Amino acid sequence: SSILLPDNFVHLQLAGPEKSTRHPSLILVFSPAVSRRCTDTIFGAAHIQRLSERDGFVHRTLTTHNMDTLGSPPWSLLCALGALLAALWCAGRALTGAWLRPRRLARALRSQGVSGTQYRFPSGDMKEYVRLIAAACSQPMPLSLHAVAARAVPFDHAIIKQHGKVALTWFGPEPRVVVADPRLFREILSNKQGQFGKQRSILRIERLLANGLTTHQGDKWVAHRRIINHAFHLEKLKRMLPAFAECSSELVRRWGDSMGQSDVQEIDVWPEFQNLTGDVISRVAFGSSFGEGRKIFQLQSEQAQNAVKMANVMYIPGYRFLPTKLNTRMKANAREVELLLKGVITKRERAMKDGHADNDDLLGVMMESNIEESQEAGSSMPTMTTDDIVGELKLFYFAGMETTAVLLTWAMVLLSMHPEWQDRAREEVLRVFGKNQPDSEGINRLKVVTMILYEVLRLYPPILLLGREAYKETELGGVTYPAGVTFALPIVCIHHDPDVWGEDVDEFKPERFAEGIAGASKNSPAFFPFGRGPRICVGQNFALLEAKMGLSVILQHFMFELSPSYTHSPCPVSTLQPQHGSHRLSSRNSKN
Ligand code: HEM
Repeated sequence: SSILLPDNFVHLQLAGPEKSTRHPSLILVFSPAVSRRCTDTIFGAAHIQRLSERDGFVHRTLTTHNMDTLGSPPWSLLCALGALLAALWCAGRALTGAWLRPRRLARALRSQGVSGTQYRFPSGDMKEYVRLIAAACSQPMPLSLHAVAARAVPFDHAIIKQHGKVALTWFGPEPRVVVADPRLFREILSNKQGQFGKQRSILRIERLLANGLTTHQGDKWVAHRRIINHAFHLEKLKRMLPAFAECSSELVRRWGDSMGQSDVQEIDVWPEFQNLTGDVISRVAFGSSFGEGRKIFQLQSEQAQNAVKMANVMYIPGYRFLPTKLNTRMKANAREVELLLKGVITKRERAMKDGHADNDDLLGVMMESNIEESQEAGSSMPTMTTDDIVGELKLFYFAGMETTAVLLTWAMVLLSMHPEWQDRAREEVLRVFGKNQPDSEGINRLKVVTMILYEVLRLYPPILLLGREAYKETELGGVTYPAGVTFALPIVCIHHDPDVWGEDVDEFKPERFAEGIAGASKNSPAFFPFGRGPRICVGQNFALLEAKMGLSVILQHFMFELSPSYTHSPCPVSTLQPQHGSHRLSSRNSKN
């Protein structure tokens, strides 16, 4: 057979099998002029078997294992057709995803009585969401005002006001239902039928930072959660108390040194508390390997800042694989953290084998529980691999550092705004401990300090909002939601709801917790700073112990008040933070 080729290609003949080979051969015939310019690259040098010149024509005999290399017209045509079909398919999917599906979902939810915003192609409510956050944080709040929900989650706050406690909104073409009804909130988080999982899109970002408990699902999560629950059990945490005390004492020593001979000193407590909680987690996690822990902490802090930058460009497909400066730095950091952590773990494993490991730190307790757990399951292999332990340790930094630092920061701000409560807390601390180092027995007896911390967590919850996704079609509050709908659970709105807490909801009144958490609200329980259900914060005892220890030691040594330069401007970053981070508090040596 022969096929006409375009332009200078005269013609091409397909011949039967050559005698000398088992493969069908192809004889190509070119015009003399073309043949010399026709380089082997056109067909691939590997295919050329023989060149001969006959009758002024060059005969190239090729064995063609792969006819595709020829790129003959029918193939090009098929490819073009294929590309066209693929493009049409993509366009169809895009149209369905960004236009038809949102409209169908909106109709289905509205017909069941869920009201909310109209879907706007293609970004939904994103623009309004960003605009409202920028507007909310553009002005500081009056001092002593604690109505922070409208600043912290301005979009969700406005939507709830307008559409009620279950409202439909749109993140791009994705339906996002805001739920601020405490009963439904509890139902979603308790996840009895396993239908509500973590939001898949968020999990992808979280995994960039640390692949641990928060990102695990299913059996892996169950196994890890059991081991980590052991590590964070109150009895185990008692063994770590000296490390908490050591870090807090170091902090007040530093503050005292910076005051020198003067009575009053302005101290920027927000970065101070970030350092404190970083030190605590390094020391409590690694015990004697504290030095390596500190280096890891510094690298992880940098990773967190980079991740925020990364989140801004995540939507560009494939961006995170490009060799940009940011990506390269993040990868190098991740490698270094991993190496450091593996080094610490290997050292500990060796010490455990030799029987002289000091296992009073988080790493030690976790490794012990890991072995116990696998023995109970009758397996010779540990449940968590070294990589798993690396992931969990990385996560402890992200999950535990900033959250506890903001809790301590707002606690000092509120105790400065309400000096009568500062006095009551100091009286209690001095009554229980005098000037001695706080111990676990005494910390358990701190009633006023506990009430204060709960009230701070209610008014200024470090985590403002939780996200969940319906993994399958599900019924909630009489509405059927299709799989894929996401739910935004604004903790801060429930904590500032007058229907739940009474008309004095935005006032600082630690006494509402005098009878514990259950008696504090009308619709009980409605206090969710640590979440709820199976995913409730595994580190809540750790955080409260750390905050009680830190606050007690500070109250033992200092009195504090707000600096005249302080502006009250709580703002949502990854947690609820003081926007003008360098806000200062005047500290004065306690007279006691
Ligand atoms: C005041 C301090 C803290 C607050 C307000 C806080 C808040 C929370 C919240 C709301 C959740 C639930 C997330 C969800 O359901 O999607 C959570 C989970 C978690 N927290 Fe905390 N946290 C604090 C301190 C800590 C500390 C100190 C650690 C560890 C050192 C920690 C480790 C974790 C972990 C590992 C999870 C995931 C639990 C799971 O998915 O099973 N947190 N935290």
